[in-house]
Amino acid sequence: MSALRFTTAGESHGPALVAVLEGMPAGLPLLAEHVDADLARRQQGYGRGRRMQIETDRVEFLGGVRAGETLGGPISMLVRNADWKNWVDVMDPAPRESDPDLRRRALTRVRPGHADLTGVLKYERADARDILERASARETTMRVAVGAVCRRLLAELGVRIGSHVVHLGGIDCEPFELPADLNAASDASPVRVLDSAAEQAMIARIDEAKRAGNTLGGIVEVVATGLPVGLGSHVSWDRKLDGRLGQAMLSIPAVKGVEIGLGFEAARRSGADVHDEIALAPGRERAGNVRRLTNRAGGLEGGMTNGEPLLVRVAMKPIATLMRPLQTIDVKSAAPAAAAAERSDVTAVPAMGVIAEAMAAFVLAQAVLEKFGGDSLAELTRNVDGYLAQVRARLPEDAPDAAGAPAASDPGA
Ligand SMILES: Cc1cc2nc3c(=O)[nH]c(=O)nc-3n(C[C@H](O)[C@H](O)[C@H](O)COP(=O)(O)O)c2cc1C
Ligand SMILES: C=C(O[C@@H]1CC(C(=O)O)=C[C@@H](OP(=O)(O)O)[C@H]1O)C(=O)O
Repeated sequence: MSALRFTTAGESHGPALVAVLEGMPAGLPLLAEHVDADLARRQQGYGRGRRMQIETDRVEFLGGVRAGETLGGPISMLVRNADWKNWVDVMDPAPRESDPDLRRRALTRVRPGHADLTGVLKYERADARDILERASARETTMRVAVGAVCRRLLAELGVRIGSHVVHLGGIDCEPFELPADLNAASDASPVRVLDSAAEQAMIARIDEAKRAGNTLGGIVEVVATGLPVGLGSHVSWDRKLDGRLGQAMLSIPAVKGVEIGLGFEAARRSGADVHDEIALAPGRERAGNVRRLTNRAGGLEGGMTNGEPLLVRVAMKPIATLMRPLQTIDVKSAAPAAAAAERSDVTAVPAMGVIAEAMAAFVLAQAVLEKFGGDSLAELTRNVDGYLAQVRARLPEDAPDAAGAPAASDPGA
């Protein structure tokens, strides 16, 4: 059993969503506003549909938190769906077979690219609403709530996680220096991009796609700094941190690819242009007083953090619901049909960054708790400090620096 685990429940148009996060130590300072800040960030982004204007996501703690601190038990969180008031009859848990509204809102013209068709076949449902209510990325609200709690734990250890959009709808962001406060910079942009020329082009592309009844995907990059060397392990397949990050990211709706560091580009280069050379670096305690002269590995070697920033890129496909619908079948009549075109997003790539941050925070918090344990935050911190002292003693702090070596932030360097 993992040291830290969570599950979520709730339908997109039901009364509320819930999450239970189990394994957080006691004594972690935690306020609703810590979670609400990330929930609000997830709701931002140019190109989202009307649903995001209806919702104002706010967490309610149902258990596990008292007087602003975690208690060490399961943390139970609830976020209400404001839109539920428009779906009370349709989503009623009691049977209402004769209700005309229920039939009117049935979805039978299954959408290519969504879970609709395979879901109705597999779960023996007549109405794809029974599938989409749970397949909907509304569920990522609770992942972000869970991620916000994990982020609080990681912050206590000096770990920070941010993200930004590097591609949207065919437009690339130019290479840049990452700012010290990545989220302060990316959250200030309507598409969470650091390059203002690309930002304008992306907004124009989203407007164009909307006019055409089309949708767009893109790529986000997650960056985690301050990680101690040695989270994860090389010894077994299911303890490798790159594998665990990959699973977590690919579980997000619409994610179709994950890259660590150079990712696919590494396969195209020779070894001399891929592997990061190593130098002594006095004072870099968390990395064991060493550094990589480049960071093409994206902070992971052998399934373990190496003390450099973690760089994970996530590719999101375009939204499945098109206002100019694709060809499909009606599962009720078995006739050819145009796919259902309900209210929908044109793109959700900016939100994807926030969701991917949350999944990274969960996996990293899990790795931290597996390595260091502790029933209280104080115990965890003592264990981390003891480990860092051990690592620091291996390569002395007063060793000479590798003079003139470049900084290790750009994965493409
Ligand atoms: C934040 C976010 C918002 C999304 N919004 C929509 C949407 O409005 N309409 C839609 O059809 N799909 C939307 N999707 C994508 C679907 O949830 C996803 O494509 C579907 O669940 C099928 O899963 P798959 O793409 O992983 O195969 C969204 C995904 C995310 C992450
Ligand atoms: C509700 C959210 O995203 C939804 C994800 C989604 C889908 O099919 O994945 C479809 C849309 O739902 P609706 O039909 O209610 O507009 C999005 O709005 C959210 O992100 O909170």
